[in-house]
Amino acid sequence: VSSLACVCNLCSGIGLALCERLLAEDSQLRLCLACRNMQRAEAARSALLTSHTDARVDLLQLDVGSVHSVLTAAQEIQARYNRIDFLYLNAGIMPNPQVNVKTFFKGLFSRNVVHMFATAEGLLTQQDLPNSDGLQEVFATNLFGHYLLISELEPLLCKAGHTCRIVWTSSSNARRSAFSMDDIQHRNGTEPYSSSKYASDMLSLALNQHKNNQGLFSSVICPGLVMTNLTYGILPSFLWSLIMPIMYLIRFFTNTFTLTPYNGAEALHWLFLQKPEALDPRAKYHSLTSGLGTSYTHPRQMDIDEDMSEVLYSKLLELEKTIKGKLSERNPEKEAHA
Ligand SMILES: NC(=O)C1=CN([C@@H]2O[C@H](COP(=O)(O)OP(=O)(O)OC[C@H]3O[C@@H](n4cnc5c(N)ncnc54)[C@H](OP(=O)(O)O)[C@@H]3O)[C@@H](O)[C@H]2O)C=CC1
Ligand SMILES: CC(C)CCC[C@@H](C)[C@H]1CC[C@H]2C3=C(CC[C@]12C)[C@@]1(C)CCC(=O)[C@@H](C)[C@@H]1CC3
Repeated sequence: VSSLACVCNLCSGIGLALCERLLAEDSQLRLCLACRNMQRAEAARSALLTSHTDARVDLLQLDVGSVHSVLTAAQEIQARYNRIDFLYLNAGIMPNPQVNVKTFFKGLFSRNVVHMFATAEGLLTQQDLPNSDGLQEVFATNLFGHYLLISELEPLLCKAGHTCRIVWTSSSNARRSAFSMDDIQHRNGTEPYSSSKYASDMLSLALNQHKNNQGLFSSVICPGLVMTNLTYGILPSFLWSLIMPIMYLIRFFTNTFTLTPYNGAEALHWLFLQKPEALDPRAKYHSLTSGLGTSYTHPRQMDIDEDMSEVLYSKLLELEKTIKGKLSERNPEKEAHA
């Protein structure tokens, strides 16, 4: 029986490279591409079918940043499939990024220069706003939408006698000090991206604690610094073009500059080939690339603890109830028919 993998956000960047790599690994794999923009999804599907003519590639409309869209997509998935083997949670946004140029030049001449290039710690801030569900957009897209999808798909993911794998595209930019349990949506800070990625690391651990006995296994990866639409949004394109040769040079000092989406998808591909029971729930699996361009995967322990993960998990459950309650108040008829 061929496996079914569902990938969220594959129209470009790391998600699309992952799909290419998965189909090259297993031509029998059935892929479901979940994207918000169906035109781009069609284009991605055509590109995949050009190199893998016999592949089975389905499309699904999903805006992970919208509660309504997630609930509708989850219903559609349950109507279409009777199991999911891999669920890749890859959608991620970083709106209005600002580089702190002063900190960058200070860091350049400090002992922490390699760490700075690997994690961008203290370098990047973002401006975030509430969306139409009243949730902070970064939190909603990078974390809560994915959480809700898992929760809605639970009957499909946790089936007796079946193992399902969830893989989060996190980041080495995830940092404990950017996250506050009193403000899980990061309404009051300037590092919503870092906060949301740290939250996804903790949620993955909590999912393992709660669901491993039901056959669900969750892992997190960091793709390294990859040139995609997300990173092109950080600096003007002429500046990226100027510093590109320097980026390839920096790779001799930090293996985290994977740079191409293919290299960035290394850890996602590697995890596809592993037995879930052999993986460490506290490790983040990093895609790394050597100065000479060889890619490999390396696990690093995450700075997370079980108690905090547990509290976050219960806060997300609470928020899910509140949000669903509000939705049914708005659409009592729809709820009655659901
Ligand atoms: N690039 C990097 O250096 C790093 C990236 N990451 C993570 O990797 C993941 C993939 O990023 P990357 O490939 O770089 O990103 P890209 O910017 O190339 O791709 C972003 C994709 O996300 C989709 N997307 C955005 N918002 C939503 C939404 N609400 N619902 C559905 N799809 C959405 C976009 O769809 P549309 O086409 O409709 O806009 C687009 O296809 C992200 O989680 C990111 O945080 C982590 C570390 C480093
Ligand atoms: C001359 C310029 C002022 C040079 C600025 C360089 C920075 C723009 C980059 C240095 C480290 C980079 C980095 C990321 C973005 C671009 C930098 C800040 C990420 C935050 C991108 C998204 C991620 O998730 C991280 C893993 C990246 C870490 C490194």
